[in-house]
Amino acid sequence: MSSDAPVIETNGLTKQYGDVRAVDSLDLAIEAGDVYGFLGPNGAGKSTTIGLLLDYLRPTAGTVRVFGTDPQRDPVEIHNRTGVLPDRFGLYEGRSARQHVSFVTETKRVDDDPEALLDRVGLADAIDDDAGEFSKGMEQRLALAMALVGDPDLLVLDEPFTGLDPHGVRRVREIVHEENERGATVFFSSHVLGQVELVCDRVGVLHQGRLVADGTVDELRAAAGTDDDAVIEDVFVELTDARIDAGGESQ
Ligand SMILES: Nc1ncnc2c1ncn2[C@@H]1O[C@H](COP(=O)(O)OP(=O)(O)OP(=O)(O)O)[C@@H](O)[C@H]1O
Repeated sequence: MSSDAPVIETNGLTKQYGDVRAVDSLDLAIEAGDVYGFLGPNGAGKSTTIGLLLDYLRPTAGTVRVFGTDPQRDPVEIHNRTGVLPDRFGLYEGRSARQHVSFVTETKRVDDDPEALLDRVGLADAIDDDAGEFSKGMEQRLALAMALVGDPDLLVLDEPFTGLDPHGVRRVREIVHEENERGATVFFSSHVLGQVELVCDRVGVLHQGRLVADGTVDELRAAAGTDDDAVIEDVFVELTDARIDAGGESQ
């Protein structure tokens, strides 16, 4: 990939499930060093898009490039350079947090210290505890530690704030900043709109599979016709409500 090519690029990306067009003609360009927030109501197509970026799913039409590579042609190259926090993940009962992180360091063939990573996500006191008995928030922290293994060039985080207490939310925000300072590009989906405003350079709003806005939070305010001091929740509701009122679904 040339240095100025986008880290993530989609053109006309479409995924159809029967009658449902989960992702509809999506054009995205996420540049190196961006922290990009991918927002949308429930069922908008965010997780499907992430699945298409990582070759967990195959598109019905359109193209995807990650680091200039087609995920269908070389998923391993992409996975080696990407840390992923999926929307659904399973942990192994009877295995400790340390064992989970060690599994990823071994798979990625890196020598990161599991203790340091678990400390970073606030699990220092639970390093050798059975991950099968973790609370939702602890599971989320562990999955984030696993995503951070190997200092990935790209972090793809699907709803990273889910299940976290305020300390956890702040920790994730700090980690996103730190990773970005290190040089990582960050792409994350979220419903926690206040947090998005605090961490993102750019935001895309997806609605019924289509990108209805893409830009800085200020640009989105202008597109939505909301006041300069409108919080991002107002902007989001304005951008997605117009379409819901026009006959789309609302959840
Ligand atoms: N395997 C599947 N088979 C059929 N329909 C699916 C499948 N996966 C997703 N969909 C549909 O595609 C649409 C987009 O779903 P997706 O999970 O990508 O949305 P999302 O924006 O991530 O939602 P949420 O915020 O609720 O997680 C929804 O209408 C969903 O019902």
